[in-house]
Amino acid sequence: MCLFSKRSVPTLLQIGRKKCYYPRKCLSSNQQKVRAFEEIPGPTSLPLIGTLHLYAPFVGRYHFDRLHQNALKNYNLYGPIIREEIVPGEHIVWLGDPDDIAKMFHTEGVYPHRRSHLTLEKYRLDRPHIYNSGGLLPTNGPEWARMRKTFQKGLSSPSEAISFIGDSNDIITEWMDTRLAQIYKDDCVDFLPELSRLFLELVGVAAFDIRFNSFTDEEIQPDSKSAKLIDSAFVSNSTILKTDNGPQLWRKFETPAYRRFKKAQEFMESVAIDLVALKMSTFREKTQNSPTLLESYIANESLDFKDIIGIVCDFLLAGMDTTTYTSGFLLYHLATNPSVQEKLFEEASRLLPNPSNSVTPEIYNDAKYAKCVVKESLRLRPISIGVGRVLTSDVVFSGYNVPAGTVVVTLNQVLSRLEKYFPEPNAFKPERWIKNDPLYKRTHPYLVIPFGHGQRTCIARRFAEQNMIMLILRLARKYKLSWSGSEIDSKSLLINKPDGPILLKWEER
Ligand code: HEM
Repeated sequence: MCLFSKRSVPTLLQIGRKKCYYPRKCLSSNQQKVRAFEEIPGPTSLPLIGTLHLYAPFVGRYHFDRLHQNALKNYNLYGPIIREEIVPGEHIVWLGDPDDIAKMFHTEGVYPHRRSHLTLEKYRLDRPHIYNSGGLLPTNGPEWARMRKTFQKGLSSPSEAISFIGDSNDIITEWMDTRLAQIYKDDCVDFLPELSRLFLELVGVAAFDIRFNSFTDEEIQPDSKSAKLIDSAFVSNSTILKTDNGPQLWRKFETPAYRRFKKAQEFMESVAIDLVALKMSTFREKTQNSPTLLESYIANESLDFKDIIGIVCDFLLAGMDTTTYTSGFLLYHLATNPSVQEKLFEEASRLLPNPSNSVTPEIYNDAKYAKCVVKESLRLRPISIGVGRVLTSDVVFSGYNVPAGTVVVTLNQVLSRLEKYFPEPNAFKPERWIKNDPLYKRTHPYLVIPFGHGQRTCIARRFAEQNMIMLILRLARKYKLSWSGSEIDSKSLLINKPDGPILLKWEER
């Protein structure tokens, strides 16, 4: 059975009791003398410019848009813990030992602190007439906990995610019958924009209870509302990494990157305001149907209009590109691994006797191989280099003291491709997640955590997984895929994007 459906990471309680996933190793490291923070190895930082010179175009050994390649170089050069000072005075500690990663989550406390989406926070705090806070993504502390507790109701658990299955089915069917049917014969079409339309609809119906109709001829046009929304999410996500790192001049004046970000956010926000206001004006609390997610937010007296605008924009920002890019990688892996595709087809044919059948909750629960296919794709192509936290207390990692307030980032994208953890690490083998399969090997639970972990884990993990699993079941049932592009790697924006077009050949079965 696949580990995917289970809670594959020990609970904080278990970790707390054992203190460490490999207790013997921790015992010996506890007995060693703790070394100073300054002794952590890493690239040399120069006065005034930190390690920025190492990122210089053409001559630098690192590239801001290839974080996984930089991280692998550092891991090989310096070992499993690395200290880097990209901007003088601002340290990042990279964690490449899974026991240290477990410890990072174990010590994160009741308010896990993440330092990200800084421009989003500024943008929203500058507009108190529209937002109550920076929103879920950048906010920390008790205000984050208040929002998280409220907004995850109706979305986060597997049983709550199942409530979206009917809408998701309808949208996937419509996408296959319209967009896919129109373009599948042309193997020169990049599939990524088509996936963006699909995931705009899937996220949109969950966040706003409406369809953007982005598969229609009208909405395909570049100046349509849906095209502009997709673009706004892309522009925002791709400026955030640059503005989060570096000297943050945007705090003093509007840099070109901040201006692009602001314009994109203004558009997203205007759509959100219109749609939520419309929903509120027609909302009747007592209906016979069970409330949708948005209705439950509107009915919740602890939330106001401004809270809701913040969260629906967060969903668009965090939900569309993540699932689009992950599905792009997923289709790439399927198209380049015909034997995996055949096994998936066998499962899909058993579960969906007719290609036009819908995926029901029972079928979804039974789609064991499809779940392992998604998990394996996320091992090879996680959405980010790892998970970041700001330490809320001093912690000893790999024998070094790391003080409270330091930004630490895990190196899961590197670790999940190391031979010492995964035999044939670059091969796409969903069987490695199937218990009783000869390829199955028990792995450290903190090596593959594409949705993060702990209380701050992705709020929509189950919903996202469900949509991707449904999509590949439906596609594999109807089509045989092959790859007509060149090899792809990932490019680090805020999240990892395929660095080339998703070019597929589709053959109807
Ligand atoms: C393949 C799809 C996705 C992946 C791999 C993914 C991954 C992640 C990761 C790694 C985090 C940070 C977790 C942590 O810090 O421990 C996160 C947070 C978040 N994700 Fe996702 N995500 C995906 C899809 C979605 C979707 C579809 C939505 C919304 C509809 C969403 C909304 C969010 C939000 C709002 C947060 C911030 C949660 C918080 O700080 O409390 N994500 N996601």
